Amino acid sequence: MSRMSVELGTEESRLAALCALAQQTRELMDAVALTDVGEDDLTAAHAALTAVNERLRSVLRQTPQPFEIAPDGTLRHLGNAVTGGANPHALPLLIEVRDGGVRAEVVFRPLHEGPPGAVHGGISAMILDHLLGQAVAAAGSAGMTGTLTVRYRRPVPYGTPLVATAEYTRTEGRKTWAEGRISLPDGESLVEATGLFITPSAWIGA
Ligand SMILES: CCCCC/C=C\C/C=C\C/C=C\C/C=C\CCCC(=O)SCCNC(=O)CCNC(=O)[C@H](O)C(C)(C)COP(=O)(O)OP(=O)(O)OC[C@H]1O[C@@H](n2cnc3c(N)ncnc32)[C@H](O)[C@@H]1OP(=O)(O)O
Repeated sequence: MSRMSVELGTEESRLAALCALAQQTRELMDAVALTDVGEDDLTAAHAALTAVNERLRSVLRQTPQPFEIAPDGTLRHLGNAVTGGANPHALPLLIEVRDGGVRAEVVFRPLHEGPPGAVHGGISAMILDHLLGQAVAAAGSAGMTGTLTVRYRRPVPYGTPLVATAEYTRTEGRKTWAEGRISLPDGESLVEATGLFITPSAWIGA
């Protein structure tokens, strides 16, 4: 084994530990959102978390984990707010690229509540924004969101397996459009979105 692959393995194992910590943090956030323990337990948990917080903050990066090529050759972004395994805010969404589009299974959690008993509309929009962006990237026209139009057809439940899909629709110069939706497993559409993505002039030196 080369020296480089040993170092890579070491960094990969640290990143795996970071992702495990992020997952534990998600479960902690779920527990905070739902806990009904008494004040003594809340105070004790606060003290324990203060100690953990201080330990983690003793060495801080300036930005989340970056876009990078993983050892298996795929592009990954562990710091991303939707897909990043190292970002506690991320679900994280596991996106499958397939002919003509992208697909992800998603289970929202009580933590994502907006209206009572349903998912916050901004959370649904964020998921669709990302999925549409991934669809245009998969079609070879990666860009930043210019506009996102969302139609909320039915309240989105949490705690239920749902399916999110998106497809590239068309390109004109640096502008690319995509559409997507979040649906029940039987195909009933709950939220639909269309979006315009623009490849920044800075990315292509235009
Ligand atoms: C975030 C992705 C990073 C990707 C990194 C690299 C590789 C990618 C690989 C994989 C990526 C995978 C997944 C991506 C996943 C998720 C996507 C989430 C995306 C976001 O969450 S992203 C955050 C929200 N997003 C912004 O933060 C944008 C802020 N903004 C700007 O950064 C600039 O504003 C920009 C770049 C949009 C344009 O700037 P620019 O200088 O390149 O172009 P310019 O202004 O000349 O406009 C050219 C023509 O677009 C028209 N135009 C411009 N803006 C418009 C708008 N908003 N609506 C309608 N039309 C618009 C003009 O009217 C003109 O039209 P015309 O040619 O017809 O006159």
